[in-house]
Amino acid sequence: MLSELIAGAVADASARRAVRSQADVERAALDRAPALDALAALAPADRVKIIAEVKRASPSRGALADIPDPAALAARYETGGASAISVLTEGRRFGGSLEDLEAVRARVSLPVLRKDFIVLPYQVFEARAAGADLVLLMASALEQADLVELYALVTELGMTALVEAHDAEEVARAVDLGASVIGINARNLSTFELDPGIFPRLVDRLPSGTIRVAESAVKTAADVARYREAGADVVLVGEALVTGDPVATLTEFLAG
Ligand SMILES: O=P(O)(O)OC[C@@H](O)[C@@H](O)c1c[nH]c2ccccc12
Repeated sequence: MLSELIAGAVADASARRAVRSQADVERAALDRAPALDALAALAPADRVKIIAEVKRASPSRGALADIPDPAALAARYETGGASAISVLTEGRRFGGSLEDLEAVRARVSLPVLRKDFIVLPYQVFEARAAGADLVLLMASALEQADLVELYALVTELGMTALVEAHDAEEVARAVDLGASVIGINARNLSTFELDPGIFPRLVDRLPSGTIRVAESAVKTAADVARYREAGADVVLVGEALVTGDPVATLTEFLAG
């Protein structure tokens, strides 16, 4: 499944590149106001922080929510106390787009993450051109040499990479990279299996000073509290926020 998602993302990026050249996107990326300081926004604090995700659908769960106005949803997330907004821009299985990200960027003052299957420099430039401050880089989707190259590009453009891992080998590669923000995903994107035990098992491998993000499988405030107790600085939540009242849910999740 992961390889199918990557192939789709590459095909879609190639189609967009036929319309908007790499040079045009690079220029647009450099013309943007500087990216927001995501490291400051996500820095460890005496309370857990939340990255709230705009997520219409997923390959494992199908349609989750009708989100006619992603910017309005993101504004609710900001009101509810989110520290950053994640926007799924993958179109085929997650129902997102770069237009969603641009709309969110225009509305909120929080850092915005481009959540997609990023394997090409073109996609990184597009992210910046659309106003992203953070870019997801998945260790499972990238050979180490490509991960190193894309990480350098993200940093060079003034953005922050959220490097995602879901096993010990991927964590080791993220650490080798010197990544400042590392996410441990409870969902295996090859099998879609959810294992909330992955974060507690792997978190001790992250060097001190790393911003530790627990991703997926957060349904209740108790799930947030469990991740926090295990050492999460930040929790990334999608489904629970798009299927419930976002402000009430965030308030509850941040109370513990
Ligand atoms: O909806 P959830 O279970 O709260 O999960 C959010 C987020 O972690 C998930 O969307 C995600 C994590 N890593 C990804 C990589 C690609 C696409 C999606 C994801």
